[in-house]
Amino acid sequence: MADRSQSPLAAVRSGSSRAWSALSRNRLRVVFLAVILLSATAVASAAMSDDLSTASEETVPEAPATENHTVVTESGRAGTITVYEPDGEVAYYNNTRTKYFDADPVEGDPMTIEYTATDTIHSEGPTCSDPPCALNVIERVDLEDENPEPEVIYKRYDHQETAGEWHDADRINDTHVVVADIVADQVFIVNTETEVVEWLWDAQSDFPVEEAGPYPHDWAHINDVEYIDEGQHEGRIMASLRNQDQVVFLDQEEGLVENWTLGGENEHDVQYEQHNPDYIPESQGGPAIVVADSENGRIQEFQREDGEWNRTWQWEDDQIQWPRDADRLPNGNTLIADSHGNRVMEVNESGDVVWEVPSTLPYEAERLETGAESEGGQSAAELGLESRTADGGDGGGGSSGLFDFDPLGWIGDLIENLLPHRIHNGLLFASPVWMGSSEFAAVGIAILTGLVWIGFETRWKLRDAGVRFRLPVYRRGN
Ligand SMILES: O=[N+]([O-])c1ccc(OS(=O)(=O)O)cc1
Repeated sequence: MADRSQSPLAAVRSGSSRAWSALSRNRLRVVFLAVILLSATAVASAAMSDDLSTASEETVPEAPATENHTVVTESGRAGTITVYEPDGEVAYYNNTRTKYFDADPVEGDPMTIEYTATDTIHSEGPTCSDPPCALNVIERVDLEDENPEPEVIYKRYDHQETAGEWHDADRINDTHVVVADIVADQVFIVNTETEVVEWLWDAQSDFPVEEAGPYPHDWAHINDVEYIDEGQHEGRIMASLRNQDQVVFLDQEEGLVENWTLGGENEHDVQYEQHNPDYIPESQGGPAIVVADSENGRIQEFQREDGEWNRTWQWEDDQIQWPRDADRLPNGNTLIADSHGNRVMEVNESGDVVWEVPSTLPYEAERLETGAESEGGQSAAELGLESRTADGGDGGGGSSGLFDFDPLGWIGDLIENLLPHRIHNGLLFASPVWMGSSEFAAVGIAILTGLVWIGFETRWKLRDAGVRFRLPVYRRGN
């Protein structure tokens, strides 16, 4: 029916404005759809072009040749332990356990390794179902056996799975090991033959539960222990409290050794949620500590001078992201597990990468014939190591030239620089290995575009139904 109240001119005007509005709506819809499709294409092509996988022995990448055997463990996306021959071929691979953590050669028998690993238990064991719990093990494998089979040296069920692992154990002698117990926030020495725990330090003795991580779920996160067998700290234990940002020295008689602690709660310019500190004794140019400063994305070393810890070396490049292990080798090089940089690499005394193997989420790397961790290495001060700092937070996604400008990489780098390190690393930890800053930017753009689109469609629907919104503040006469 014709609208008799409208003049013919007004009718033509309103008809053409409706047609114009429909056209501009459709144009906007095409733009929204194109942005979402472009973002999806960028993500899909990253997923298809990255074939890095350690999920099976067949897919583990080979390494370049080097002088000795190398062990790489992973926990997270895949739980794996891989041993490389000096020629770079895979000598041993296992992914039976859910997660693998610190691995060390056995003293005097470098082709036998011991490591900590965790199984996520859903239906077996003491009432493990929902939420699941964990079985923590210390295992040993003789790599020279024809069919190397892990042997469980010591094990314990724990009632929680998240932050329920043992990330490190260090052998003291043939019968005793010291264990970093994340679940209980304790360090204990156990006789693995009698299974009697003979010494125990509880972090609550020296640190308030009101600070650091959430108590009781993941308070101190003690992720590393080292028994010191020579020098002024002989018989003491060095332990890493990740969530307190501190490395402490423990005396078996006296407890926490005052004034030797490296770092402080939230003193993130010293170190930020560190992993795998190694003690270098006086006989090798110490006392020094080489440590993966994980959330700051660098490896660093501190030297004990005049009663304090002074930074004497640091190493970082544009790719390094959440490193979790660094060992000083007898040749002066440093072996690094760069967890979100997806690589294990060795840097020489000038700071150049001289050996590198890809890995989806390495936790720890060991050169078997060079002693446990940094046992055979000299301090940075003794070696006169050159520090290396990154040029900028490129993160691999940006570009330098005008013509190869990569907008997604640029936005990704911007997001990476704006996000707190912990959030960014948490996102990387939870996502597939091919997700980097550019892919996060693409997903973010697609989600944002989708939300704006939904907003527009809702507005159009309401407007068509005659519903109008007005700002709560407006000019009179409007
Ligand atoms: O695999 N996990 O369950 C796991 C890995 C790493 C981790 O954090 S880390 O800082 O101790 O490496 C916590 C849990």
